[in-house]
Amino acid sequence: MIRLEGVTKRFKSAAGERVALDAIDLSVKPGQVFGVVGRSGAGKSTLIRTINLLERPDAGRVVVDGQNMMDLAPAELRAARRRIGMIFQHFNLLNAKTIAENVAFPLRLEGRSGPEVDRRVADLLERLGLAEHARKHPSQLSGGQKQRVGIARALACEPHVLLCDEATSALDPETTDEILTLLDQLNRDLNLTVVLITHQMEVVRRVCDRVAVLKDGRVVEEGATADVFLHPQHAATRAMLAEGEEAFDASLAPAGGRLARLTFRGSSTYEPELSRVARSVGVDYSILSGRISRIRGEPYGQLVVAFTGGDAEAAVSQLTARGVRVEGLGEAA
Ligand SMILES: Nc1ncnc2c1ncn2[C@@H]1O[C@H](COP(=O)(O)OP(=O)(O)OP(=O)(O)O)[C@@H](O)[C@H]1O
Repeated sequence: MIRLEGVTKRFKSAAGERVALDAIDLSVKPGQVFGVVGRSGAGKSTLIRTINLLERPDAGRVVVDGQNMMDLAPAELRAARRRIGMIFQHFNLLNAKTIAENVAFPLRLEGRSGPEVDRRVADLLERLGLAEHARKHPSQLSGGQKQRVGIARALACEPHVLLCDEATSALDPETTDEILTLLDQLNRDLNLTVVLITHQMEVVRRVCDRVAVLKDGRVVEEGATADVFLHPQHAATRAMLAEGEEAFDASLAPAGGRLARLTFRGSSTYEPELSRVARSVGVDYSILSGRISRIRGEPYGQLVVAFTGGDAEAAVSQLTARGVRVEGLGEAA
């Protein structure tokens, strides 16, 4: 439903030309929540803005719902954009208008008026828990409430796609959680396709089905969120995931121990597979680092262990046979 093919964008400035997007290929399926992560300057904002052509690529194709956005005449482009909602880091609300007027705004731009608009606005405010704030102005609301108004406005024209430009970056962790839960619900209830850009890996972990990692205007890694998080292939992805995590210290491992990273997914996360296998083959293990969490709702556990005092090979093959992914990390010095 969304396909970027060879999308390239250059910016010229006094300092010279800068390639913000370098032949990007991406494909987002209907109903997916697709995340694009990257550091500052990677090209995330430029990328998301090419989807509704707020930023027109210098080369490539942007196909949404089978239409090449680049081929549309101005009136057609305006109509296509109404089917693509967008929310922003700083909400971009009209401060002089009430909450209800903000939500009604895109409907009025579409030429709609009267009770139909009032009904639609009331429905949206109700759905987003904002009914009691209809007559207030944005300055009277908290950040999370303002973002909910942004979402209500983005949904006014019943879009198929919602673009989220760092939508939670200005919010505290609790409010971020609330907005992510809401996006998750809207994705499921309305089968809304969501594309979000963020520099927060936690956001991707919580809500995205797939993720692309952007670096210097290129996609360096792309895949199902769980695969990318548990088995990152590119150094840029590993570096972003390692932030805030303590790396395991191999020097603490017992000398001669066989180091391995074990990944448990789904229900096996909570099974005592490791101790069963260790008992059955007669090895000992020390846990050097560990984490149990969820990716897009699916539980996973990842442990780095050192096997000692027995047949580590047999332990690895039994764990593998039980569906645990084992990556050898060498021998402790
Ligand atoms: N309008 C513009 N004029 C000139 N250069 C631009 C413009 N917009 C973006 N750039 C440059 O393009 C590159 C990508 O910028 P972009 O804002 O897309 O990155 P980003 O990943 O969203 O970063 P951030 O998280 O800091 O917003 C940067 O080098 C930026 O300076």
